[in-house]
Amino acid sequence: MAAHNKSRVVLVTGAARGIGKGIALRLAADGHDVAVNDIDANSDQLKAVADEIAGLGRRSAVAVADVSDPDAVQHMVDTVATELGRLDVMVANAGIAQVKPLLEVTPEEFDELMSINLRGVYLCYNAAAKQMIKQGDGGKIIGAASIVGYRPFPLLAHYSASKWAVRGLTQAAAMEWAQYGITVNAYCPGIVGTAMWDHIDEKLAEHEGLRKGAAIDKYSELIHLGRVSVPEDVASFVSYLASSDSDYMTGQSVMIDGGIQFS
Ligand SMILES: NC(=O)C1=CN([C@@H]2O[C@H](COP(=O)(O)OP(=O)(O)OC[C@H]3O[C@@H](n4cnc5c(N)ncnc54)[C@H](O)[C@@H]3O)[C@@H](O)[C@H]2O)C=CC1
Ligand SMILES: CC(=O)C(C)=O
Repeated sequence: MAAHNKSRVVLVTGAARGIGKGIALRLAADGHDVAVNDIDANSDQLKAVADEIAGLGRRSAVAVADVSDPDAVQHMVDTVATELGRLDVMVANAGIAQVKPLLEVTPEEFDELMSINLRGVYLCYNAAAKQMIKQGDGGKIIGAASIVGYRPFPLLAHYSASKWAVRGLTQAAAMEWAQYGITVNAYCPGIVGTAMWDHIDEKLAEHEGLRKGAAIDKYSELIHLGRVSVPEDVASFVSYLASSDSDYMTGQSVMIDGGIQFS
């Protein structure tokens, strides 16, 4: 590791699989100690990720918590600070998708999605910032937005709105916490081949009368670089956001989408 990229203590939420797992393993390979979070239902997969981190020679901790629960989020951050000594980088990655025409989205579904994708990010940002302010030497807070936080996809209205809100929260937090040496940025993936896109593909196919796999094929035609993304594409960018190389960047939500959306 280059001298200016010191080893940090990182926490990644939603890290049992997909993009979160990719980020956790990349940051461990970068030389950081990485705590991982997910919900109870995925705790076996989560422990396997922690074992992989240990296999890379880094310390890890497992913090099972629902990011929409304020007490659980506070306990998660306290656990990481106790087990790994501090918290330098928070990656608020956990999220869910629901695919429906806006006219059919119920208030309960709207609240459920926002409780994880927006409230969960707000809770993780705040708990991490308080811990970093207590430590007194800054930190890096990183959130999961999406290209649909710039331009919604059809049938992903409230999901898109949640990611749009993450961009706003990221800008506001960056303004308020710069005085503490904390930078706040977000990544905006495009179409990443994870369980989330398997679900989106299945639901889009139902709504649009397509065969399984046809929706992801259709949306993939938008990708100028010509292939669906993998978690490692996103993790490479998060590696930069977690490193000292990004010290002069804050409040940004950056597209890492193979060239779908051009701002
Ligand atoms: N897959 C894609 O194409 C894109 C994904 N994103 C965002 O990237 C992030 C990761 O997405 P994927 O890895 O694709 O999804 P995924 O569904 O494969 O993984 C998400 C993980 O978050 C966990 N999670 C869900 N609710 C949680 C909660 N309340 N508390 C703690 N953990 C929870 C899940 O158990 C799962 O392990 C999400 O925020 C998603 O919205 C953004 C743009 C594109
Ligand atoms: C899941 C998601 O955010 C996209 C853009 O597909």
